[in-house]
Amino acid sequence: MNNYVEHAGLSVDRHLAKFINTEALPGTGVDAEHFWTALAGLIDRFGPTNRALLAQRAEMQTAISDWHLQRRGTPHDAQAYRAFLNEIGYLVPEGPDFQIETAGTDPEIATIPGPQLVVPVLNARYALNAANARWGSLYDAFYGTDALGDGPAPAGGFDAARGARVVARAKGFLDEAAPLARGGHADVTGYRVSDGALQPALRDPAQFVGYDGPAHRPTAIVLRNNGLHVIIDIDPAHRIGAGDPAHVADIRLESALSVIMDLEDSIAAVDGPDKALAYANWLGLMRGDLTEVVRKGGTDITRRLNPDLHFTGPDGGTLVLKGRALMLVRNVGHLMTTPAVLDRNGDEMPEGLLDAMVTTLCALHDLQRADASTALRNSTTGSVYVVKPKMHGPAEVAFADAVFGAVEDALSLPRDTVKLGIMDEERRTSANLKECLRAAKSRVAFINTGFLDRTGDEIHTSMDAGPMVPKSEMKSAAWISAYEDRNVDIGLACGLRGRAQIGKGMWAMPDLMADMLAQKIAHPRAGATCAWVPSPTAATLHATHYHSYDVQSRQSELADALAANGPRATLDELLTPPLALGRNWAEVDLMAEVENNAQGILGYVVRWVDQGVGCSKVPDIHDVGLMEDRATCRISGQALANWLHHEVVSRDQVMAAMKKMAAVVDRQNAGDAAYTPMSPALDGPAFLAACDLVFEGRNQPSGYTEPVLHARRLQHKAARPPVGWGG
Ligand SMILES: CC(=O)SCCNC(=O)CCNC(=O)[C@H](O)C(C)(C)COP(=O)(O)OP(=O)(O)OC[C@H]1O[C@@H](n2cnc3c(N)ncnc32)[C@H](O)[C@@H]1OP(=O)(O)O
Ligand SMILES: O=CC(=O)O
Ligand SMILES: [Mg+2]
Repeated sequence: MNNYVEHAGLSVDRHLAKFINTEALPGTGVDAEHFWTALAGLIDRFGPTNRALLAQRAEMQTAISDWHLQRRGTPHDAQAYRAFLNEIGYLVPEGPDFQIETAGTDPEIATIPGPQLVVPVLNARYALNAANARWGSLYDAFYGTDALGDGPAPAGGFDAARGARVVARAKGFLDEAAPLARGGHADVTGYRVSDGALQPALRDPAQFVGYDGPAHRPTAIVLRNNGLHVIIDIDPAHRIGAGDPAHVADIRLESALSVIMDLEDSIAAVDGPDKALAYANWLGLMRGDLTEVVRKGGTDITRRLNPDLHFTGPDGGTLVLKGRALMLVRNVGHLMTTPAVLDRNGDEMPEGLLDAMVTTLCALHDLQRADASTALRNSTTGSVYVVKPKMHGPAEVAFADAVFGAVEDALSLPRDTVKLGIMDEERRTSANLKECLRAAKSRVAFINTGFLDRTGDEIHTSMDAGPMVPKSEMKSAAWISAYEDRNVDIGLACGLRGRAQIGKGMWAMPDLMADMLAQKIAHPRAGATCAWVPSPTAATLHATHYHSYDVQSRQSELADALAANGPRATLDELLTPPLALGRNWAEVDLMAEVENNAQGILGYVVRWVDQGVGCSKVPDIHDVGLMEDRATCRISGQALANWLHHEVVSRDQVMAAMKKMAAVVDRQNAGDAAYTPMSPALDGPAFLAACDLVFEGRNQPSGYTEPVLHARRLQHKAARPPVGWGG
């Protein structure tokens, strides 16, 4: 059966066409003919440049590899290297100082530092949970994780002793975030509001911003610190509140200020039906009507977007707090084409162009709400937030800027409605960050150090320079601190303060919350206004960091230091490849490193290829569950490809590790009825994909995993079309 229908000379997958024509377009004022003609125009106008930009990536990579090959065995010469990168246009001349001009960003982007959650948009259950993760229970976060430092939550009934430690710790947090004039929150025997002030009094009475219920016996108290709200829930009938001297039932934190609905590295979307599903979830979030039935404790509940929260202000007025995280959408990068739409020549269209057009179209539903104060509104400033990943240098950013300009024209939106989040996650972008910002200076809404992809690109770009340090040592390599510091310094110098986010990367160990609490404070301390977390619980715990650290003051200090002393890191430091020079490999536990990488790749890839799951928690060889997505997979694949290329390990050794770890991964998934074991046959598309990523890793464009994963997933789908696929 032909799965395509024709629109404006394009062949459009029938699921996608149906979704656009019957769900996305109605209510926007854009008619189908106009939409498809505009899409065809976008392909004609931008397709050739897209291809040219990719060809330029490949040419530069070949030149860089040749340069290293010619210098094999000689020490790294930073000056000569920089001159060479200038010559081939990898480094572009830096222009005069400037300030970004982005206007109309929501407060969550412009002025309130806080956690940023990321979620695979294909999973409606998680996506709704993520949008609602604006508010999270601190009691639950401490009780249900290892955050208190004494192991994960116990199975079975309520552990009263643990509960008491949770309450003590949470009230300790209150003492730091909103201290009382006298005594601690644990000593309070009752909160009340008297003459517009909280009793007992706060050290800074202005931190009290609202309450619910009667003033003499409130059911909730709202406090504010560093722009973030904290709600003390009071309920004498509640299991916890009943036993609490002040009847405090919970302490709720404003947690995920923003959330990235991800169409990129955490999902597996390889064709029209997949793309239509992903877009449908984004549309539901933008229309405010996405729902999902979730089974919990034997009962079905319908999960939907939470409404805003209403309180009484100290002066008797109304305080409205947003009930949902500000939603951003991550599009795919410039690399892939998609069979969801074939152009007039029958060729797959660039996937990034399709994402640009469709995700903006879906967001029209949010922009066009009749009443800006309508509940469930996403952007209160009339903006659409698109995160653009994996761009290489200023020309590619300028390209994205032009594409969104054309999309705005096609959808009759004012110029710069679409705000752009620039992932600083490819080496050519880091090295030319100031010019990348200039290329999108009127729409840039964030720069974020996506250190995971960035590490993959670091290995791939310098593949021929020599063997790289083991993955675990990457975080202490010279380039990475230069990368993190330069990102903040350049962001501050280009005026992102008060207009756009300076963001930091993902905490990729979702179960290690005590470690996250200890370590991730480094992000606000570094001057970042947001940093990525993998789950709502992590968002709540990471929020505490923004209470203890005033990022805006920190940014002022850093800006002053920058003005006085110049940038903290040099370009040469950034461009120093993390080579394992003079390493005695016999002293390195090579097989442990190889097996760890193999396990991560296989554990991730088998669910991607066989089940279409784009983000998984996969145990490493020490049994720590790691968040694996395409970026972490890129690192592991490139790390092994690099060691193979430089004969640090042999093909036989790596293959032996792949086979051994395939059996381990099979055992780890034994409880999953939908799982197909890779062993002993080892001839299915999942195992073959993992092998391709390693043994063909050196030949993958920029070391990306997408081409291999898409091809093998399509192979899997062709062999077992899902039920109803043809309908
Ligand atoms: C390099 C990069 O690009 S990083 C960006 C891409 N990465 C991500 O987006 C990570 C997103 N995180 C995830 O997908 C998941 O947290 C995983 C895969 C890491 C772990 O998932 P699981 O093993 O299912 O988590 P776990 O069993 O601990 O928790 C499940 C619960 O947490 C919720 N949850 C977990 N992660 C998220 C999330 N990111 N957003 C919203 N809810 C989430 C689920 O909804 C579920 O709760 P529910 O039963 O009420 O629906
Ligand atoms: O996208 C994030 C990354 O670290 O890569
Ligand atoms: Mg990335």
